[in-house]
Amino acid sequence: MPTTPSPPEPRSVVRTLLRLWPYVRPVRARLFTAASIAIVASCIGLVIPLVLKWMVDGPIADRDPAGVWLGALYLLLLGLAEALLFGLRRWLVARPLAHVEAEMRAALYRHLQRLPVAFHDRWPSGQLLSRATTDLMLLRMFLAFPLTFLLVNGVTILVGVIIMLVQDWTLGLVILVPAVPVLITCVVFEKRYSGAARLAQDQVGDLTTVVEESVLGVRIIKGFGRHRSQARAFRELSGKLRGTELHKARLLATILGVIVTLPELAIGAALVLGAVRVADGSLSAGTLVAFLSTALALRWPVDSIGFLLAMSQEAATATARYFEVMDEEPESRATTGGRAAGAARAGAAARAAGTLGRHDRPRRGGDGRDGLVFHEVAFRYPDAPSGTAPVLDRIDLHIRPGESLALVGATGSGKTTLTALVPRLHEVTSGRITLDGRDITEMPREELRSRVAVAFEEPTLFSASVGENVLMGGGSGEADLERALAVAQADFAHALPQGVDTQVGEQGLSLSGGQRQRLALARAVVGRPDFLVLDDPLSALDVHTEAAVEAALRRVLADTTALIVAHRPSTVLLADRVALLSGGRITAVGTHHELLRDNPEYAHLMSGAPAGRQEDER
Ligand SMILES: Nc1ncnc2c1ncn2[C@@H]1O[C@H](COP(=O)(O)OP(=O)(O)OP(=O)(O)O)[C@@H](O)[C@H]1O
Repeated sequence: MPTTPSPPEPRSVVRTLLRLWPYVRPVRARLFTAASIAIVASCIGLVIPLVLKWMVDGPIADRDPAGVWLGALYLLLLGLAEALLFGLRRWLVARPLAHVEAEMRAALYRHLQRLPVAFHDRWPSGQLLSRATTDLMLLRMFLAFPLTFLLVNGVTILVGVIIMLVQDWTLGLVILVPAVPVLITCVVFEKRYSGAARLAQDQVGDLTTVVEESVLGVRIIKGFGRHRSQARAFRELSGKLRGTELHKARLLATILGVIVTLPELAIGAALVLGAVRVADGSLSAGTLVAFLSTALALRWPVDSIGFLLAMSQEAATATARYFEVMDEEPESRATTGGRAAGAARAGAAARAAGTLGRHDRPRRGGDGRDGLVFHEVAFRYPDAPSGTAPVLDRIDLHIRPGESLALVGATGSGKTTLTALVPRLHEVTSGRITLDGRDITEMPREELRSRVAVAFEEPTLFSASVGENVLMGGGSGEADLERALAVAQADFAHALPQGVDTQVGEQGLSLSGGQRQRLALARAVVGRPDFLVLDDPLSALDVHTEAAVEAALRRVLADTTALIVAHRPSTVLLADRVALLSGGRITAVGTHHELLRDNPEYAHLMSGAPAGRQEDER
């Protein structure tokens, strides 16, 4: 099972968050405008204490009711302006930030499609899902709130402190005393919280993997009565996550405690000192009111620093996790063959449209087309422990144009691995594979995959209609679809409630295993590929259906170069020749009857075939 890859060396929060700039750049004007509006709104809040001072020392001291009403009107207008500006800020950022989140998600999805199969073998799906959902949501929240408010609150605190110092510098210094311990607490908090935030987000990924596996494997879990042990495993993981979240909450509570308590004590001290000075006449009552109102207006900007820092830390972790995937190297792009790709696409499209007959196809045989050839191919999985033997070693195999070759070997001998090398789902470790004389690594993948169609033993269907699933393999319309369904003996599709428009449900699980296999086979043949790679595609069929599929396939295979992994003699008989894979090497090639006669290992595999399959069919 893939395990969570360990995180790389941590970078500073700011350096990590700066990586978001390419995505934020298109909406920077709105974000800056919104931040400026928020700063103005916040500073308007700081004007209110000055109006209060004017009212206390002026109209209230002079017992002037008209002046008091005027002051109240000013306060009302200032409050309204503050509220309207904050509302405007929110309206300005909502749409662009949803756009940033959508763009980042789309980029991640595109990148995931381009990453090699080896990457997906390595990464648990839950880790990828949590990056595409929870992490991106955290980033949107960071851009909408902490990013702006760390700036806005910073400016507000600065302006507020200046106003207080101007009102009365001794009281201002009293208020400033807690600044040093608060700053030290913030630095310590940031360090500790970053580790906890990373752990929590990774644990969310692990939990997502467990949920996904349990949902997809619900039949096995129920079938084996494993729901209790699965629930226990889930509880353990969610218990760990709960522990990490509580640790985060404790850290947050500590910083909030310091950030709230120390400034409150300073305000209390300033109140006492100010009251004494008003009593002895060295300070006006209005100044004290203004001073304390400003200090109280700064409470929220100061108090919020704790959770704004926490949210920024979580956003930095989310950014790091996002770019861990985005920094992975996608499948290498071939640099040659662009023109050939165009020609191949045009050819495939024309064939699909039925405008090219078989004789119009590029010629095989004497003109350089020599089918599918493995030249000294060796392969080892990138994550295999060092020192282990390669799965495939010095494979030399020639499948002639129009020929079909069955690949037979014991379980685990590397048949699936070998078939995966042809469409470059894995890259050969050494040696090369050629299609009609051209090295597959020199072909653009698009061309390669338009010429080679695959069907695996485990048929994967998508949440789409039957027709859409089949036409994913190429082809251009109803005629192709009908022909492919006929070849794969998948006429059952017409009997479904909405015929070929019937939705097959998640992973096609609303269909039987044999039905899914037949649709996967139809998908492989619908584009009339030049090369077919079939990994035991008939294993789930009953003998009668298998015979009918084989008869239809034989007609298709008459023109197509095919490599077919086979376990049963009936499937082997589809092929012109058979190759035996043993110990990572091709140890024999010949017709079924020749190998049956001359090769004891092959004879043993074929005679034990029905028994061998039982294990799979159970
Ligand atoms: N992603 C992977 N990473 C590492 N090793 C792998 C991976 N996939 C398969 N293997 C190993 O490669 C070997 C060949 O596996 P492969 O699936 O190709 O065998 P097979 O002949 O197709 O088996 P079967 O007949 O059971 O389908 C096995 O030892 C398997 O454990």
